[in-house]
Parts: sequence; structure tokens; C-alpha cells
Amino acid sequence: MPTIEDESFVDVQGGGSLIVAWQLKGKPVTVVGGGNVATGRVAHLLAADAVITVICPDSGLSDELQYRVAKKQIVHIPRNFDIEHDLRSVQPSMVLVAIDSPLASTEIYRECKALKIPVNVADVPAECDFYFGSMYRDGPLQVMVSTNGNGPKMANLVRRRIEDELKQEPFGMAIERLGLLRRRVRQKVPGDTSVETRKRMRWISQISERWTIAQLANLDDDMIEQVILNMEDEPPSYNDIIARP
Ligand SMILES: C[C@@]1(CC(=O)O)C2=NC(=C\c3[nH]c(c(CCC(=O)O)c3CC(=O)O)Cc3[nH]c(c(CC(=O)O)c3CCC(=O)O)/C=C3\N/C(=C\2)[C@@H](CCC(=O)O)[C@]3(C)CC(=O)O)/[C@H]1CCC(=O)O
Ligand SMILES: NC(=O)c1ccc[n+]([C@@H]2O[C@H](COP(=O)([O-])OP(=O)(O)OC[C@H]3O[C@@H](n4cnc5c(N)ncnc54)[C@H](O)[C@@H]3O)[C@@H](O)[C@H]2O)c1
Repeated sequence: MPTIEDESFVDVQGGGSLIVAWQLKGKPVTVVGGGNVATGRVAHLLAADAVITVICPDSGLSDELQYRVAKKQIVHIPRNFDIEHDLRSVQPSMVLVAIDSPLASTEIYRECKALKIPVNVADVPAECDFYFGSMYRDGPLQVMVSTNGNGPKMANLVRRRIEDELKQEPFGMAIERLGLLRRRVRQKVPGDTSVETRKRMRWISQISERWTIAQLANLDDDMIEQVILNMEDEPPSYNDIIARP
């Protein structure tokens, strides 16, 4: 039984935030404003497959957002935000505010809180349920750097360091191919018993660990089938697979 004198547990440092990978696929998200900041928010939302409505007067819609409306990637409502119509009746999953009017922002923020809708008001930490961070993406890989409000520019610098390192190797492609292999392994060893799950997990962990990033990125559909056909206790090495006819 652990006691409060037990020093084997690490001390936790507070003052952070919970970084999670929020799933927005198919969910309605409202972006208020159509300028530079809103345009950046929309790019992040599109990458998350959200269903996006942008609300701002026609005169405020950026060229990029006009292009996205024309491509039917987003819906645009050409007027100022209206709390009754755009919040109370629609109840979106999330609201992102990026407008040049602090009074209107605060009003939208308060109503989102009353309706329990998660909201971010760009550059106003007191009106954010969550902050954005500096993002590196490569296919399904996403790395987000946050300074928890202390220095957004520094978040950008740290992200660029990480980016310089990660872009040396095809991580995105490797992860995509590994994702396909995982799905095939689950078809080959279906079932939810702990024995089956443990077998699948050990197998995939070993391949993830032992194959290089370049080898994983090279894993084409035929090789995946070879790997699946040879699913014995020990997972094959890359060389085992390419040596097979
Ligand atoms: C990461 C990034 C993502 C994004 O927004 O997409 C982001 N800000 C970015 C850039 C940036 N923003 C600002 C500068 C000027 C230099 C500087 O101040 O450092 C630069 C740098 C530049 O422009 O180069 C000004 C600024 N930002 C906030 C305040 C208010 C305050 O601090 O009180 C002020 C001061 C306004 C004033 O002084 O009046 C607040 C927030 N900005 C955040 C995110 C959240 C905290 C993130 C974190 O702590 O890590 C948070 C809390 C809320 C939010 O907006 O979600 C994006 C970099 C993307 C990239 O390029 O990679
Ligand atoms: N400009 C920047 O680089 C920058 C960077 C970080 C944060 N910010 C902050 O983020 C906010 C937005 O910045 P921006 O550069 O995108 O501004 P912007 O001036 O380019 O765009 C403002 C947008 O808000 C719309 N708008 C104004 N009132 C509205 C309302 N009531 N309903 C709907 N739409 C409305 C306008 O039509 C326009 O599309 C500002 O508060 C700014 O301080 C700006």
C-alpha cells in the first residue's frame, strides 16, 4: 500500500494543458470571420474532415476562403454573426472566432459557454476553452507545439526545429503504410480476446520498432500481403520480405 511518504512516484508539474487529438470528422464547426486568421483555422479544420460553416460579410471573405467556397469545401453565410440563428438553433460542435471586434467576440464567447459549446477566440486566452498550437504535419502524422500561452512565436521556433529533424525521413508515408498493415493484420487475426489482441499488438510493435522508417515507407501492397502470409510468431524483417519471390 503506497503511503504519502512514498517517493517512487514522479512529481507532476502543473500549469499545462491537455493535448488531445480531437475527432471532428463529419461534425459541424462554425468559424466566425473570414480574414487571415480564420483562413488558417479553416485549413486545420479541413484536415480534420469537419463540416465547416464560415460566417462573415462578403467583403471580409479572403481569396483562399472564396476558393474553398467555390470548391464546396466550406459553406459561407454572408453576413455578421447572429447569436440566435448561428448558435442557439444550430448548436455547432465547436466555434472558432477570428474577428476584429472584441465586443462581438466576448458576446459570442459568453453564449457558447451558456450552451456548453467549446470555443476559441483567436488571441484572447481568457476566451478560449483550448488554444491552437504550432503544427507540423506529414500525412497522418501531426505534431503540435504549445507554450501554453507563454510565447506563440517560440512555439513556432520549436516547431521549426522539430520539422527540420522530422522531414529528413518519410515518416508520413511510413505511418500510412503501417496503418494499412495494421488493418490487414486485424483482418487476419480478428477477434477481441486478450490473446488475439496481444498477439496483434506485439507483432505490430515489433515491426514498428525493428523496421527503419524508409523500409516501412517502402511497404507496398504486395509486400503487405507477403507479410500477412508469413505471420508467424516472429514478425519478418524487411530483408525476409524483399527476398521472397
Ligand atoms: C501557435 C499559433 C497557432 C495559431 O494561432 O494558429 C498561436 N499564435 C500564433 C502566432 C502568433 N500569435 C501572436 C504572435 C506575435 C508574437 C508573440 O506574441 O509571440 C505570433 C507569432 C507570429 O505572428 O509570427 C500574438 C498573440 N497570440 C496570443 C496573444 C494573446 C496573449 O498572449 O495574451 C497574442 C498577443 C497579442 C498582443 O500582444 O496584443 C494568443 C494565442 N496564440 C496562440 C497560438 C495560443 C497560444 C499558443 C502557445 O502558447 O503556444 C493563444 C493563447 C490562443 C489562440 O489564439 O489559440 C500561431 C503560430 C503558428 C505558426 O506559425 O506556427
Ligand atoms: N492579422 C494577424 O496576423 C493576426 C494574427 C493573430 C491574431 N490576430 C487577431 O485575430 C483576429 C482576426 O484577425 P485577422 O487578421 O483574421 O482579421 P481581419 O481584419 O483580416 O478579418 C476580420 C474578419 O472578421 C469579420 N467580421 C468582423 N466582425 C464580424 C462579425 N460580427 N461577424 C462575422 N464576421 C465579422 C470581417 O468581415 C473579416 O472577415 C483579430 O482580433 C486579430 O487581433 C490577427
